Amino acid sequence: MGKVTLKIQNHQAWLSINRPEKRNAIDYEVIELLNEQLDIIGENNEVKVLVVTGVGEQAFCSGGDLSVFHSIHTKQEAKEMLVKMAEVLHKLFFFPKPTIAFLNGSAVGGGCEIATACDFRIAEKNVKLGFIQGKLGITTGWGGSTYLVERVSNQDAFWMLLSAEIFDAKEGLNRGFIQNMFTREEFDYWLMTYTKQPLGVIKAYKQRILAQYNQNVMLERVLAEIEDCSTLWETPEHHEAVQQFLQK
Ligand SMILES: CC[C@@H](C(=O)O)C(=O)SCCNC(=O)CCNC(=O)[C@H](O)C(C)(C)COP(=O)(O)OP(=O)(O)OC[C@H]1O[C@@H](n2cnc3c(N)ncnc32)[C@H](O)[C@@H]1OP(=O)(O)O
Repeated sequence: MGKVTLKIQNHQAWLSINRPEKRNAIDYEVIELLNEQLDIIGENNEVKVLVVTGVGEQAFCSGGDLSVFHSIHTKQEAKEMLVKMAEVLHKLFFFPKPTIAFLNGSAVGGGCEIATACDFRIAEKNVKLGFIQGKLGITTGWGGSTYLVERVSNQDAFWMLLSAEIFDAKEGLNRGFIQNMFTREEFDYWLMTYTKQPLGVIKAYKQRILAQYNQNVMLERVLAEIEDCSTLWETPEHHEAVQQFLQK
């Protein structure tokens, strides 16, 4: 099995990050695979909904793979990595069919960004969530804060981003970040709501939601976010925080 798996069944595409030993952290190969698979799934007329999740019970995704990305030092290098993953999140946000992040475990840093790009975030009961980038001396850099302000109130977005706190699914629910707390069985049942109509109906309603957004404007906002993150990437605060995690 590769670092990303795809299973298509009952009109559902399950796209899973498969690095449980690294808490499903994102490296360059994962970025490439996600990018490729999104194109394939988008064009598959059997698929009515896309579920993004992580393999295992511990993590949805722990964000960027710090054991790989710690070698990025300059602003330009940081930008190149961030732009690649921002492309994946852009595809997710503008995906032609409903997208659901099934949070089967911790979603932190870029993991929360991926979840934010999806239309829905469904969490299992005991998951831990957090836009912890601030504690690493950086901001979101894959488009996460751009999409977050489209998902929750400005006040809740500020709290999640600025506090950089870890919060649980119940708090996520209260802040509008999580739509439902479900077991896997409950989730399977709920998913049927999104697959029982014909594909034409599903895609048409998704377009009504997307019609609120101008793709170029959203891209500009994401590029500004990348600029901030890549500027901060060069700072000693960031490199020290990453070293601390790696030494732990
Ligand atoms: C870089 C892009 C940026 C963005 O644009 O958003 C980011 O994503 S910044 C955020 C980067 N991510 C993190 O800082 C999260 C780091 N991980 C954790 O905080 C925790 O691992 C966890 C996700 C809360 C899970 O905790 P737990 O279940 O207790 O697992 P362990 O901590 O013991 O981890 C097991 C294993 O996995 C390795 N690991 C976990 N996350 C990462 C990661 N992001 N990059 C690389 N490796 C990671 C961890 O080192 C352990 O490895 P071993 O010690 O070899 O078993």
